[in-house]
Amino acid sequence: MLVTIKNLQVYYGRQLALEIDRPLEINKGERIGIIGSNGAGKSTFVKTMLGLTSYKGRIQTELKPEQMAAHLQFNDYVSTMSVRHVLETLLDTSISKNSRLQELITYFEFEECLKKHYKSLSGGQKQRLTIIMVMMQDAPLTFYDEVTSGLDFETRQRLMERLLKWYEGKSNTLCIVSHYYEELELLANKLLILDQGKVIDYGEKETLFRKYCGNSIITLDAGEEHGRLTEPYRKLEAPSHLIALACRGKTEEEDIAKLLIRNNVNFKRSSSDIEIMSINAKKAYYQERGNGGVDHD
Ligand SMILES: Nc1ncnc2c1ncn2[C@@H]1O[C@H](COP(=O)(O)OP(=O)(O)OP(=O)(O)O)[C@@H](O)[C@H]1O
Repeated sequence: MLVTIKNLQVYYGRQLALEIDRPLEINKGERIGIIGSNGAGKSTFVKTMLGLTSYKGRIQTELKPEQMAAHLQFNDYVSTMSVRHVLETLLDTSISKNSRLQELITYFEFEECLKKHYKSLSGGQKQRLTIIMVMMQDAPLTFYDEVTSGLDFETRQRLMERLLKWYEGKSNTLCIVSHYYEELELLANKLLILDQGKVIDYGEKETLFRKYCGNSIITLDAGEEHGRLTEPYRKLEAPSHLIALACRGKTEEEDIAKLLIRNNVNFKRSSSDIEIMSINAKKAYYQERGNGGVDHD
């Protein structure tokens, strides 16, 4: 066990920003996606783990603070120095003598950026600089908080694919905060779903999907006609522009697919849709506690 969290409460003044009321364990090598709407407590979780906030409760870990690395939101560096200088100063090394740093610079195609000043880097280049610095620490536990926010789709995908490839087969534990579900479908094997400072659920991605969605789901555009057509099938909670159907097994999935194809309706099939899964996890959580109101963000 790398980290065990028990009965954690984090307050900002009198506001309870995060509460983890059941034991939560993080194991070696896990890739944990942390999801939730704005203000859910994701960054608070990361900061608390790093010892940057005060809290009540227990965080048990054998790791020393220097064995945790973090890419936090809103990094900023001195803009009057070249990026080469920033890297060498902050990492206290020289690029020419550090083969690991050279490897990362090449891996992230960052050579051209070294002579530039920080402020003249593009959003994606700034993110790559921070990622290189975080990866240089090679920490057993590494946090990435919104590493691709503000980047266009293609840049995000490229960066995430690289990140994923870099860690392939490595034993570092990663906690990745992201609003982009498709990234976590690639990266995470576990999910921590937060909402308004509460843990909605925590567990293996596939287990959570089966728990809230079934074997697979089929999504199609919402609309009266599509609603009527799919009437016999079990509908999941979904964003208002979509109908999401839960498929209990292969036969049901094939039946629905055939029906939709026959009626010339476009649809998507998924067994890992984190967005639909988390909406339904939230619904179940609040229903259990007698509050059915769920916002779809
Ligand atoms: N330094 C702070 N002082 C006071 N309140 C704070 C502070 N930081 C966060 N909060 C509040 O705590 C709650 C959780 O915030 P947090 O930043 O952890 O959310 P988040 O899930 O990371 O949100 P986002 O997706 O918007 O980044 C919010 O209600 C926020 O307003």
